[in-house]
Amino acid sequence: MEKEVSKIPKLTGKIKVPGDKSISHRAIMFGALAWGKTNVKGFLQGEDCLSTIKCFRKLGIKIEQNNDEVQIWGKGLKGLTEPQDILDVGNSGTTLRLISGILAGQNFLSILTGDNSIRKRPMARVTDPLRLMGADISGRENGKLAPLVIKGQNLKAINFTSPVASAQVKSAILLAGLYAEGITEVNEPSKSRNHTEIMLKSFGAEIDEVDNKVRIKPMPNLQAQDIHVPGDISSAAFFLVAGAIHPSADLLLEGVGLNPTRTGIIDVLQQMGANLEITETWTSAGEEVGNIRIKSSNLKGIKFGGDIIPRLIDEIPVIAVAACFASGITEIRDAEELKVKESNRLSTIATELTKLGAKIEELPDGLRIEGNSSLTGKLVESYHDHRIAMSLAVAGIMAEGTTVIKDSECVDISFPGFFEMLVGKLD
Ligand SMILES: O=C(O)C1=C[C@@H](OP(=O)(O)O)[C@@H](O)[C@H](O)C1
Ligand SMILES: C=C(OP(=O)(O)O)C(=O)O
Repeated sequence: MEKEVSKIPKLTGKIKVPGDKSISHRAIMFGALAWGKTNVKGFLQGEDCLSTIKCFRKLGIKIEQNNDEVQIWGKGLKGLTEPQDILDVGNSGTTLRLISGILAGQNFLSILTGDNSIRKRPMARVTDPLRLMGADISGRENGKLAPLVIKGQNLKAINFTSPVASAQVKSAILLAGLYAEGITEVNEPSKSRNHTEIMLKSFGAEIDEVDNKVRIKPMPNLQAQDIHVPGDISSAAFFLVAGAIHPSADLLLEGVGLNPTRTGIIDVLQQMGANLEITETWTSAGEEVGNIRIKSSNLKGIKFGGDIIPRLIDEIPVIAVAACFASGITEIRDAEELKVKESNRLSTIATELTKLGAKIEELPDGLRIEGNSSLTGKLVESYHDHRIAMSLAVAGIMAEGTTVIKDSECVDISFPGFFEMLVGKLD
């Protein structure tokens, strides 16, 4: 489906973005592994999280979903049953990598696959450490690519230093660690999002985090919990950037997750000079949450890289859009992980923004963007990548003429209702 976006006079009002994708996946998974009924509110009804529900239903778990409320009747750590069919994770890397850690410790066989994009994404980063724990996993190119076949085994703990800062890798190993003999330890080069650690602790797991190191003990059982999922800061990011670059904007984003491992976008926008304020904060199930006000801003280009990258990994395409409207140069480094997301996001965002008239150069590990651009609407590709489609829509409300985004339905992966919300703010 093609979506047309054009300039808007004003961007004002209150916004409540849908639930956090990372937390919604984990609520389903950990609820399935706990004893008793887990109630989830604010669940993200995006296709990725619906894929997680489908997989756990195939693993024998009763799950009822009504809009953003979900009930999961968990059957304990050993309560999953052998699926009668292939588990399809759709477009979701988080589902595939985290579920692999869980399935490695079961006493049955599972086969996992996903869409065209998922079957190109690197899986050795989880299959290698899981094999070190004793997992029996095969897959295309010797387990580097899905489909994967996992034959559950008795696992042993490992002390693993991950070459990449990835919450999916860390979480897969920690989940396998729940089933392993001994204490499992994961070290990573920079700290990635810690939703697994926070939520597993609330389910009763013995897990401790010190800087970039996490340790987990095997457990006999986890206890069901009530979980209120905060708004997804990665979805809020599109409105934060839109508000900052639009000349007549004043938006209040309510109930957004502000876990410090996710707030790199706020740090970067503030460094760029954004008129951004956190107006209220509170805590829900160990996660920081708050309201954010963003107003029209005069942004300036900045350079960033290193430890901040995992804290804003999914926001880089829309930060590139912000950089087009800043004064001066923005340089983003150490972001090679973007090459192995739903699309190669360094090249897809650079290619499509260039079509609109942006001055953007792809670097081996990032992007260099010259600001003060004037963009003109064109036909652009989303590459079926939700974050590329939404970033181009934000560029589209600032461009002269009409921007037409191809395969725009992919926004449903993480943000159903995105265009309606954006259009609802257009008056
Ligand atoms: O654990 C998670 O929920 C996620 C971790 C990140 O991926 P990596 O672990 O591959 O960096 C992120 O890009 C993805 O959107 C969600
Ligand atoms: C990379 C993403 O998700 P996943 O890895 O779960 O497909 C994303 O949502 O931007």
